[in-house]
Formats: sequence, C-alpha cells, structure tokens
Amino acid sequence: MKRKLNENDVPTSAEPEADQQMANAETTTAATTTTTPEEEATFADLGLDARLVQAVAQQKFLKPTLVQRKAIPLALDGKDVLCKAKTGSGKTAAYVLPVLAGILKKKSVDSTAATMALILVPTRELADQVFKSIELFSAFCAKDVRAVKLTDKLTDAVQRSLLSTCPDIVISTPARAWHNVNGNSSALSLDKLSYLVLDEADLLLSYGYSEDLESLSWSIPKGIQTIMMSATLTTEVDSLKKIFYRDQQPTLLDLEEPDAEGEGVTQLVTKCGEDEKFLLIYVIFKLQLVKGKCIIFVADIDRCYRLKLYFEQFGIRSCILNSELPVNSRIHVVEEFNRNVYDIIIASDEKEVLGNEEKAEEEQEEEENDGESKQESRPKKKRKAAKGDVEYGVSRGIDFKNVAAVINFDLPTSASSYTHRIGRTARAGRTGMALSFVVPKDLYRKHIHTSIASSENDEKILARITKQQAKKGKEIKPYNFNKDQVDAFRYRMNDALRAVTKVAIREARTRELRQELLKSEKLKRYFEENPSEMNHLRHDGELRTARQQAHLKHVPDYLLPKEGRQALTAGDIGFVPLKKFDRRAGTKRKGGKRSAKGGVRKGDPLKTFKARRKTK
Ligand SMILES: Nc1ncnc2c1ncn2[C@@H]1O[C@H](COP(=O)(O)OP(=O)(O)OP(=O)(O)O)[C@@H](O)[C@H]1O
Repeated sequence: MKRKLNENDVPTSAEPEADQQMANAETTTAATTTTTPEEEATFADLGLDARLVQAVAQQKFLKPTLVQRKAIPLALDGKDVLCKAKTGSGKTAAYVLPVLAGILKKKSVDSTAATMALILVPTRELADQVFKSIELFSAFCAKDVRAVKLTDKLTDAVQRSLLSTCPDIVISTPARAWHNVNGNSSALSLDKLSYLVLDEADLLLSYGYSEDLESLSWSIPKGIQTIMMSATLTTEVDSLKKIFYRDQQPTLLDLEEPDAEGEGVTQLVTKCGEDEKFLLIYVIFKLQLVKGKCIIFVADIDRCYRLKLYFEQFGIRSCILNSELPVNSRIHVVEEFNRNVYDIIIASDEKEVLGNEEKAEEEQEEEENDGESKQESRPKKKRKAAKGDVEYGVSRGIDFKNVAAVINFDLPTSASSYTHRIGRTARAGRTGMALSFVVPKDLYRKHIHTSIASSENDEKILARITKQQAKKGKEIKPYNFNKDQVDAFRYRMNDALRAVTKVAIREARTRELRQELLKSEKLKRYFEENPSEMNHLRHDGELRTARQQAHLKHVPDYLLPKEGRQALTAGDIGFVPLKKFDRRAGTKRKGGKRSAKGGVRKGDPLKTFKARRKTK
C-alpha cells in the first residue's frame, strides 16, 4: 500500500509569532478529532475533472490527504489560498490538481494558446519535481495541457523557443521567470495569467529572490488567483503575502496534523565523541542495523567525501549529493535513489544563507545568553552562502521516496534545518526514524583523525531543536548503543580513518566533480536522445583515492555479539531486530557492480558510449 492516511485533523499553533503576523488573514482550520464524512472524501468528491481523478488513481493515491481535502475545493472555487502544512503532506498535488482542473475548464470554452499558470519554486530540483508531477497528473489529458520548466541550463534561445508556443503552465525559479519576462526578448507573457503558485513559499525569499519576486509582482495581472504553499509560517511568508496579495486577504489554511498511531518520525539522539560518530556509523551500516534506505547529513562537502571514502574502506556503497555537483547529476541521483537503485545518500546541507527564521532563532539565543556564549557562536563569516549552486538545498522540498531513516551525522546549525532534514523521511503518512549524533561540549575536540565539523555548539542547537519539536508535541528520545560491544570495532575504525587522509579527500572531491561534470554533459547530450540508457549510469562508484585495506571489508565472527545484532543497540526502535545474522553483511560482493535489479551489469556505459548526432 502506498500510504496510510492520517485520520485526525487537530489544529495546533506551532509558531505563535508567525501566526500573530498572519492574524489579519481569514482563517480556516481543521477542527475535528473524530472521523467525519469529510475525512472519508475521495478525489472525485472534491469536484475534480474525471481525467484528473483517473490520473490520481493511477498514482495509487487512495484518498486525498488533509491538505488536499482542504485546499483543493477552495482553489477550485477560485479562492486565494495561503496554506501551511507539514513536510511530506502532499502539498504539490494540493495545488497542481486544481490548477490543472481550472485550465481544462477554461480551455473547454476558449482554446486560444496562452500561459495561464506560473508556478514559482526555489530550486531547479523542485522545478523538475513539480514538472514531473504535472506530467503524471495530466496523463489522461496530456494533449490538452502543456507545461514547461525553465532552468538556466537552457540557453536563452531554447527558453524563447519553449515559450513561443505559449505553454499553459510555466514552472520556474523567480529569477528565471523574471529573466524571461523582462529580458530574453520578453519571451514570457503574463498577460493572460490566471494562476500564480508560490511553492515552498518560506524558502523563496531566503534563497535570495526578493528582487525578482517584487519585480514579477508588478508584471502579474491584478485579480489573478494566488496560491502559496509552505511548511512553516515565517516572517518571509508574511512578506510574500504583502507583495502578492496586497490588500486582499487570502484564506489561510494552517494545518497542523498529529501523526496517527504508528505514523511519523521516531526521533532519537545519541551523544558521542566526534570519532565515535565514525564508529557508530560503521556498525550501523556494516551490520545492517537500519532498515531500508537512508540519507546521512553531514556538515560540509569535504565531510561527504570523508564519509564516502571511509565507507569504501568497508565495501559500503554510497552516493554523494551536494551543491557542487552539476544539476543533472543531482537530479539523476535522486531519481535513482527513488527507484531503489541506491540505499545510502550522503548529503551535505551546506547552504548557510540564514533565513529570517534562523536569524531570529540565533539572535534570540544570543539575547538569552551572556557574552561568553556570543564568543562561542559560529563566526559570522561562516554564514555566507556556500560556494556552489545558490539555488540548492538538499534537505528542502525534494521528494525522496521511501526513506526509512535520516541520520544527522553532523547536527544542522538551526532547528528549522533539522525540521526540513527529518521531513525527508516518514512522508505521506509513512513511518521513519531520525537519529542525530550530538557531540557534548566535554567531548568536543577529543577526537583524532577527523576535521572539525559543526559540533562546538551541538548541545545548544539540540536544546533549540528539542524546544521546537516539543511545541509540535514531538519528543526526541535518547538512544544508547551498547558501548562495550561497539568498542570491539574501534580498531577497525581507526585503521579505516587513518587511510582517509586530507589528500585522499581532496583528490576524491576533485575527481568526483570532474567525473560528474563529464557525466552531466553526456547526460544532457546523450540521454535526452536515449532515455533508457540513463538507468545504467551510476553515481555510487568507488573513488579509491584512499589506501585500500581488503581485510576491512569483512566482519570476522569473533567481533559479532553472541546474542546477535540487537545486543549492539539499546532496543529495536528503527533498527532491525536480529532474526538470523545475515552473512552477506560481512562478505565481499562478488563479480561486477550490481544493477538496479540486482543482476550483474556488464560495463560502465560512460566508458563505452559515444554521444551520437541524430542522423536524418
Ligand atoms: N493522497 C495521497 N496519497 C498517497 N500519497 C500521496 C498523496 N498525496 C501525495 N502523496 C505522496 O506523498 C509524497 C509527498 O508529497 P509532496 O512532495 O507533495 O509533499 P510536500 O508536502 O510538498 O512536502 P515538502 O514540504 O517536503 O515539499 C509524494 O511522494 C507524493 O507522491
């Protein structure tokens, strides 16, 4: 079954300050605690076009989620909607479906080609994701609705040509949209616009699009229907509200839904030293203590490579995701992860432009503490945007499918970043586990081989996270590994870490970037023409810049607790309880690389194919 639906709609105010700022808006909240006929509503009951209902059924969506139940009828009724709903609650379909329905209706009476909907998103990955959703939901009316996504990877000429036929829907970042409205021969005309959607509204301003958004707001015809979707109601959302709704008041949907029994994220925290993080992560993955697919968040790009090279020492395969990698590669990694080709993604969520919410958090903390704590907080220069793609933030909005666990190998620097990170698991009513490593102050710097991550303030950040989660009624539980058992693996950790030198990391980073750039170019040129080949391209190959130590790839029996794997952990929350020890955990994979289906793949297509010109 795709998902279980949440049954209870209980509004709670998770963010009182932001709520206060929104006080002028007309508010509609879900206020029932028992199952109502409304909760039993189907997509057809919401008044959607039959072709859309059919497409939704094809997606195996059994029932609309809360946000869909609430937002779709309002949007179909032509209302401006400002909607706050938790990560992974199905906000995309909540606006895509009514927009598609509206377009189909308008086109049934007037088929003149015109761009009727503009969907603004903060990142190119999200543009891609929304585009794919539109493709899926318009599967049964594909000839009646055409959508395009604009990215700066396309030349101006290509963008002009895409827009010249007046697609019904344009998906874009604000910068790209404004570029095509104002420059690029005014390729994008907004004269006939009927719908404006701001997705991930809480992120649009913090990603630095304020000028583009302000400019766009003056080019958009008055009186069009505007829908804003957000995971949080921040001061930024309030600013956007003023820019786009001006004097009108949108209907505010503030949907805070509790997790139903057995749903949601189990949040755990393990206090450990910096080097112990490496010990625990080795034990978790080499002995397969985590069920299913996992995203591991680290503090910066170098840490991605340190961890990947460290895993490589033990024969554990993983992919990397960060802002430095070309966008085609990033999109491909996410797609393949969603197709279950990879189990582990190591992501650095290194974007450090602090949004107002984060700034307020930090400022509040500084006010609450004395001068000593000011010295301890991270230096201002570190808050600058990380090098790389400014439109990127891996923990934000991307729909990673079926993520069983999120591991904060390095704690994020803000509570809202934590919320976005853990929101990658337990999506659409599923369950998930989030485990965070926290380095207590007294253990800080008592480590050997590792570069310093963001651990100096871990305990303070954890306190803020705990407070924010408590406001949402969520608890973060301590989780303790069995120290004696885990310690038996320490010398192997040390062996592995010694091989992962700074030089090896530097080389790995350069090599991976070079390879991914090459792949990305080839992806663009070749795979557009041969989409089926795309499946063979892998991103989890060994980097091999660190000294290889074959013996580390095996786990000798004497290291395993007699009682089985569960003896390593304090229980089985989120961890696989031992039934029978899987010998494969300790044995080397034989033969070639495994394909998505588990078979042995013949060769790397990148080494064998040549980009071909199309012959007529
Ligand atoms: N009614 C439904 N039934 C089952 N699955 C659904 C339903 N609606 C959406 N989903 C699935 O739930 C997942 C999350 O949806 P979506 O990405 O729209 O969430 P979101 O609220 O936009 O999350 P975020 O805030 O992180 O961007 C997707 O994989 C989507 O296919």
